[in-house]
Amino acid sequence: MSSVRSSSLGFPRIGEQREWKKNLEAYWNQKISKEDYVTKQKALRLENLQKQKDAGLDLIPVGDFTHYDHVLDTAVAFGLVPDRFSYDGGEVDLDTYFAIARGNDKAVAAEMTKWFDTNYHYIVPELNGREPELVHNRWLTLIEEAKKELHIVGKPVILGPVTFVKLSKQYGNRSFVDHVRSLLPLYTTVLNELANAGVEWIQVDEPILVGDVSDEEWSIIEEAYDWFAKSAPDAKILLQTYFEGIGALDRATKLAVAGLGLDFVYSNSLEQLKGTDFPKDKTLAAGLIDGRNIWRTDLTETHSIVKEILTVVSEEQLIIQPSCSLLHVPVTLKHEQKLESDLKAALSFAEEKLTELDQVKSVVNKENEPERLQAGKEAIEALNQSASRTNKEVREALERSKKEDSKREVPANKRMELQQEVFQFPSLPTTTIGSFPQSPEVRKTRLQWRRGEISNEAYEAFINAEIKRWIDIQEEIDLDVLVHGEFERTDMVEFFGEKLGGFEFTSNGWVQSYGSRCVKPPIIYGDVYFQEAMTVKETLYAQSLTEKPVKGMLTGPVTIYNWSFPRTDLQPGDVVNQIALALEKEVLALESAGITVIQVDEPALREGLPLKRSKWTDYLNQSVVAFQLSVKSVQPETQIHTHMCYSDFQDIIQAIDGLDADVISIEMSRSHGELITAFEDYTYSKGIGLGVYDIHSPRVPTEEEMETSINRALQVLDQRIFWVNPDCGLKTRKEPETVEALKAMVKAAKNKRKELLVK
Ligand SMILES: Nc1nc2c(c(=O)[nH]1)N[C@@H](CNc1ccc(C(=O)N[C@@H](CCC(=O)N[C@@H](CCC(=O)N[C@@H](CCC(=O)O)C(=O)O)C(=O)O)C(=O)O)cc1)CN2
Ligand code: MET
Ligand SMILES: [Zn+2]
Repeated sequence: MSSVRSSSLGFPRIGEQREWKKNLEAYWNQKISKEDYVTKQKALRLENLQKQKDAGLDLIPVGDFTHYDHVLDTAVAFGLVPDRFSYDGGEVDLDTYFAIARGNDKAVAAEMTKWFDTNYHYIVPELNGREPELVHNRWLTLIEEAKKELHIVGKPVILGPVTFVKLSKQYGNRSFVDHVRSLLPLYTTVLNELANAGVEWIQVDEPILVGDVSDEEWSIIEEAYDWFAKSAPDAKILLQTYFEGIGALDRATKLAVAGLGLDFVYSNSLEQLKGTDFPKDKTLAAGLIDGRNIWRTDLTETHSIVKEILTVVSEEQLIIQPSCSLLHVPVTLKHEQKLESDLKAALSFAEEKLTELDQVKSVVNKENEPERLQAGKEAIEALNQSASRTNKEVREALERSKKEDSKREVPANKRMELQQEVFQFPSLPTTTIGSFPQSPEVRKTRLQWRRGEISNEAYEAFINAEIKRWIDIQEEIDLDVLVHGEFERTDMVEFFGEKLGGFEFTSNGWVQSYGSRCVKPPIIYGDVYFQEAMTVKETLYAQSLTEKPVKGMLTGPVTIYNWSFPRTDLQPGDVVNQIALALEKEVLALESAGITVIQVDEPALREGLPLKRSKWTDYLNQSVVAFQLSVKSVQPETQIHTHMCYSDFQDIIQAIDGLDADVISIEMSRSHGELITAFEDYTYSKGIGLGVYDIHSPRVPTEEEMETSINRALQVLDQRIFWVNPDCGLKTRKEPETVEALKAMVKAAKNKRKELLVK
């Protein structure tokens, strides 16, 4: 009897207790040897595979595990190492690999940016250097390892050539299409070697297909997969997409591949499929379990969807799977002891998602009764009925806000005059983005406090001492607008999640953000409301120590939403505005306590931009309104700052302007200055700081380098609006390098000020 099979697109790398991160950092800090490191990561890699096997998966993804990032893995497999890393062929060694990702004393790191609309960041390949060649078929190595060690015939997961080139930069003299063509023979070798090694399916990811695909892109996709069909006829390619639907599904079904993977959770793929003549000789891999949010699935509904899909394709044509790689959700619920039971019952992390998948599969294949699928539905219904889901006051305030104007009353240019009278800043004022190093001592003390090993008073005294030390350091460096340093915060979103009503937080729900860095996104499960002042105490303490303004520091509504796991029973816009209204109360609390500069960070605004352009306007309008709501009631003299990082901003400059913040700081150095061009044809007239140094690298930039950045910015921005600041917060840096870099930054600003006076 034929049956439906199950598959998955990727598994979290980090391990149940973030072993992956610990191994990496131990190696980087020279606490363990290279052999030791490699052995430990291998154990984790195999454990992850074993878990997926035990969960009953028919097709187990292999090759998604990495030492840092899967896009970088693809680049180095093809020997695409930027020239500045002095590499001359052969398999790229681990230390060169890490140098590309993190920079070293000789060379700056490669750019890092958002992976589609997620909080995962990849390393951007640079294509203007060497000719690509296949220097290591890493997929083959990993497939052989899985076979040898665990008797698993895995499904290799490969980033496809068109998406790979599209995510790269610095094309040099070659066009986009020619870069893809130069890679095709190399991919062919990879595919043939894998087919010869006996793998059945090969998953080739082309997620760019879910965006706005140009004619040129479609043609090269068609050309590439035609090429593979001819040059690697034994390779059974499953062309995988995720995060959205494919606009031109008809066209995609005609590609020369054996299978097509579609996301049924974040798109209307089901409707589209019903309107398509899906070929009888192709496999459909249907993404049915939400791979990027943590809610349990109503499997009765999934079952009905499968039944509908089976009216279009046959059972042997169908594979069921999560909607995307499980990289974006935490590993397991089993260590969550503190969650309220109604909530916990309605959650599902990576391991649980695979169990859910196996349950639907067994019912679809008639090995189990459909009653088996009731539990998830009941858990979600119980959560929906819990009192915490709705708060009448919040709902009323939300409705009122929809009828009011969200903008500040006094226009920006007028506010700028009023503010300059109050603050009397020098030209090119200097500031930082908010956080200072979260030293091991800070983290350790917080852990002790959380475990009840030290008292609230002792913890508070420790945080205050740290604030004071850093206010002194900032005074000494002579920055113009100071910050308290965010020492009391674990993470900028988790912190507010813990303090606002309507959020829950996990003990161990870590998700990789970039490299070894992880985040613990809070869960938005009820209506969001302000409970008590969240940041006033630390900010006021810092302000009491200095005559200079201390910036209040809040995370904005869009970022809190995008970096949390949101409830799905309300419209996103309503949830974001609930957060905005709660934050407004904090903004006003800071202002009435005498804080005159307040920064509301929106680093995630760009990343949440929908993958299809047709959805941009709604998203951007909604985001702008939410931001405005959170700050609209302050006095015109109160200076509102905002901050953004990690993305391409060219596309959204207008929306950024629309936020109507008095000052914005944007990351620029990590992206090697490309943002500048956006201001060549857009007149920006509010305060703006384009980051003058990359904060992700331990490397300390020189005064001259920063002066160069300032000069470059002043070619397109008026000196009267320009601020000097680093790319982003400094929490991941160590103290000595931070102090040194900031000293150099302030010197660079002062040199430039002098020069401007002379002119
Ligand atoms: N949510 C979010 N997304 C973001 C960013 C961000 O800041 N927040 N920034 C951008 C880049 N992403 C980043 C993501 C994470 C980190 C980061 O530093 N993460 C920390 C974890 C932060 C944290 O919550 N730390 C806890 C400590 C938890 C911990 O590890 N405790 C140790 C013990 C502590 C010790 O002894 O060292 C343990 O339990 O074993 C705390 O400070 O309290 C890390 O991975 O190291 C930085 C940037 C984009 N996306
Ligand atoms: N205020 C925050 C910080 O300095 C902004 C970070 S944006 C990822 O860490
Ligand atoms: Zn930032």
